[in-house]
Amino acid sequence: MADRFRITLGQLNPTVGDLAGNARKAREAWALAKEAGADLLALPEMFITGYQTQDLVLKVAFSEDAMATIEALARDCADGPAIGIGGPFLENEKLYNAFWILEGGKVVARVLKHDLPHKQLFDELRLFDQGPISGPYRIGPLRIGSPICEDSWWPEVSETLAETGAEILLIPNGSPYHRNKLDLRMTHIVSRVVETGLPAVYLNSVGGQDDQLYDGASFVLNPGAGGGVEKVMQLAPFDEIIAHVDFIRTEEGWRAERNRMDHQPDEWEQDYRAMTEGLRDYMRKSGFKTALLGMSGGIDSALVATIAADAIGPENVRCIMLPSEYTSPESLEDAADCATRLGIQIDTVKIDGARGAVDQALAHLMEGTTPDLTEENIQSRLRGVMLMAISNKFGGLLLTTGNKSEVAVGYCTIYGDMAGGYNPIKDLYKTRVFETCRWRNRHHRDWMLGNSGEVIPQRIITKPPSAELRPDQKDQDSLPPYEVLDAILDGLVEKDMSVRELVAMGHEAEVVLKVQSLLYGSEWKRYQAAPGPRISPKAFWLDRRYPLVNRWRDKA
Ligand SMILES: Nc1ncnc2c1ncn2[C@@H]1O[C@H](COP(=O)(O)OP(=O)(O)OC[C@H]2O[C@@H]([n+]3cccc(C(=O)O)c3)[C@H](O)[C@@H]2O)[C@@H](O)[C@H]1O
Ligand SMILES: Nc1ncnc2c1ncn2[C@@H]1O[C@H](COP(=O)(O)OP(=O)(O)OP(=O)(O)O)[C@@H](O)[C@H]1O
Ligand SMILES: NC(=O)CC[C@H](N)C(=O)O
Repeated sequence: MADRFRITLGQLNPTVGDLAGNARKAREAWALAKEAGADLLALPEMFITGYQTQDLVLKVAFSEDAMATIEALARDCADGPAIGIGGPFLENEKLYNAFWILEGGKVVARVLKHDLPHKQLFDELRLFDQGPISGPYRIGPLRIGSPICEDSWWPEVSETLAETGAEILLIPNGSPYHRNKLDLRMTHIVSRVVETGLPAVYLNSVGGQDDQLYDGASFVLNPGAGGGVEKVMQLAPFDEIIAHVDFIRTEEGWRAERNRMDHQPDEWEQDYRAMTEGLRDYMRKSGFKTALLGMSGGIDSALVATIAADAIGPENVRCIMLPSEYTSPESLEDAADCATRLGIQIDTVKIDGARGAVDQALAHLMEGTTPDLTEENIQSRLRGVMLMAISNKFGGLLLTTGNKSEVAVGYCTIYGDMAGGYNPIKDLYKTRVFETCRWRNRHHRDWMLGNSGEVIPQRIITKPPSAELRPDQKDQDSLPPYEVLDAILDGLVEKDMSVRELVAMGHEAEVVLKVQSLLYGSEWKRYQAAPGPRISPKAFWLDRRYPLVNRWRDKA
């Protein structure tokens, strides 16, 4: 019996709904696996459909199409390595999240997912039926157990697989990114290896899907001496990678040979990469080639322009400065300086004429009222009108620029600066915006298509943030200092703390209550906001689903 078994890992980027395209990727990976003499090509969870499909998978015609595509793949790849590929399985009106095993032109096994994730952004209990714990399947000399993603976060499935004869664990995943997620995955999979005494191959997909990012970072663990665990392979995050891992039969059982150990970046680089890939993939997968944004000379639009340059190349980004009478000369200079450093075209479109026309058109209705936020917001909305006109005419995707602190408290104008299709910094608190700009000025990587060096001028980073919608306006006139605001939001949003707990931590009750009121009072605005890449475990959208109408307020 053979003492060596090669698995080709396809850390690849599927597109939701592109069954033919995903199958093509699978075929190409299989051809490489065959060339490398592999016994098995492994592809991630739900690879044939892309992940997450949300309710699309409930459409019977779609699931049937996906199953037929897998069966065709089996027929086309008869003569060579077996394939393990994720996809839906619909039988007797039950729908499963399954891992299909194809060999010799046929489907030879299906593993059904048992633990269906339903917290945070997941809804699998709503979408799928729970499968019974499936046993191992045999490919050549090896019995393989495949817990599917969430199955491997709990002991039961892996323990059962070990008890029923599995010799290794091969875990297909659709595990979405959040900051430092790899550490969390590692703790779970290390536990499974210790409990079962089996080596584990953790294979994750890459790429962006709506607001989610799949960061790959696949790895292989061997059980080590004395109940320990040894990492023998680590793939880079976010890159599409085909890699081969060899298992050899030893006296202790099958063990993976030492393999590549790709560098894992720190959390600032992880987040920056996630925001960049999120924008890049959203554009690519929805058919946009160019993007545009309003460039104010402020830090938020400077960072968004930088991310856009890195994602699609500066030549594909267009910045528009839309000055009003309140726009300072420094803002004009800073916007132009930043665009020049980034190598992005910047145009100017004045909004004062249009603003005068709107004022005049409304004059007979507004007579007797005093100017207030209404007039301020008209400026913001006119910018939205101009930017959307440029988007309509030239086909670019309009980017919005609200950071998580602003998005959390509704500090943005509906149909104004919120006009646009995608917001790369939606999940990045303002205090992190500053640090991210400093990080990007110091670092450049191969995957960044923008210029290296200090692309964001220091003055943009150090000046006090202002919306410049009235004379001498500063964000801090309306909001607590960002350090205080972000600390309170961290408690209320990220940690679900009570007002009392935040006050006990030393925050002023009045300030916490104000932030809470802004947070709950702006749910409706977030409902209408552009999507953006999820980089935290509590991103606005699927991780935190609050009612739009909500009279409850926590008391101090
Ligand atoms: N519950 C609800 N459900 C549905 N709609 C609701 C609503 N409550 C209010 N509304 C609607 O929303 C309107 C109020 O919201 P909105 O029009 O956005 O106006 P509002 O939130 O009052 O003002 C915009 C705020 O964003 C700030 N800001 C910061 C940074 C940049 C910019 C910028 O624009 O560049 C703006 C600006 O200084 C101001 O504090 C109401 O008049 C009403 O039409
Ligand atoms: N004069 C302007 N020209 C072009 N776009 C503008 C202008 N003023 C505002 N905007 C758009 O509206 C967005 C919201 O303004 P906001 O003041 O919140 O952000 P910022 O100016 O980028 O950063 P900061 O908050 O640090 O000043 C800007 O990011 C920009 O896209
Ligand atoms: N697709 C899944 O089952 C993912 C759930 C898993 N807990 C994760 O976030 O990685």
